[in-house]
Amino acid sequence: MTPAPIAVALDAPDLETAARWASLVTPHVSTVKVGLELYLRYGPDVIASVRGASGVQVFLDLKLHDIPNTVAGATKAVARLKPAFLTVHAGGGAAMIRAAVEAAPQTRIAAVTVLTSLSETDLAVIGLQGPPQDAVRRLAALAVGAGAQALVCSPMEVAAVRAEVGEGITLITPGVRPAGAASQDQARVATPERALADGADLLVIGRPITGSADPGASAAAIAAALRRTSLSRP
Ligand SMILES: O=c1ccn([C@@H]2O[C@H](COP(=O)(O)O)[C@@H](O)[C@H]2O)c(=O)[nH]1
Repeated sequence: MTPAPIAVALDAPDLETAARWASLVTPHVSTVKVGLELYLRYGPDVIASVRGASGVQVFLDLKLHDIPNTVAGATKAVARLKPAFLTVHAGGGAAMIRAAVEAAPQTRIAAVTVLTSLSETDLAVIGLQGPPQDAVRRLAALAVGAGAQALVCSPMEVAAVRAEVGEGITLITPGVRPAGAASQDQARVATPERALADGADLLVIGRPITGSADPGASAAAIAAALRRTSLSRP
């Protein structure tokens, strides 16, 4: 069976736990995601540990955000690990995004538009008035114009982003919660089924899977639900 378009966020306290989660979920999902917690604690070796024998696709979520020269250097440094995706913050501007794209021709640079943990009220406090969708669309267009091949947005905006950037750009959505699951620190959330139906290509799901008693079974259940949804679509 084809693995579901899910990136499981391996936000684990230690490498053994992350590698165990990765081996439990990889029969069911296409991707595992390494973020700041794991990478800053263990460094580049973490990639081989979670990739394991399965060779699953790795998404390196470092959210780089600095001047273009520094981001280019950092991108080159991690490109040798061959992640399928590397994140940068779209708010770093066009020159910074372009620097990352040019530094890693084999890696898809994914620009994070507006963090899914931020609500409309949070955005107003940092000077971004109006619906989050407005800022997300603006940053999405800027990032694609600068060469980003993928975008990170909330599932609540994914349809609007797709309309803005068209086909051919990979849309990645964190802030995904199965029906009834707690949103925790995520502010802009939707279900996996909704995210996929609205045009997401890859769903990032962490704690609803890794915080469950059986991460393998939870990943399999979400993957099966997504399969049913796509089969029922005309
Ligand atoms: O806007 C963003 C960008 C990245 N993330 C990351 O995704 C996962 C989500 O984990 P959950 O446990 O499913 O909430 C996490 O690693 C974040 O760093 C995001 O949530 N929002």
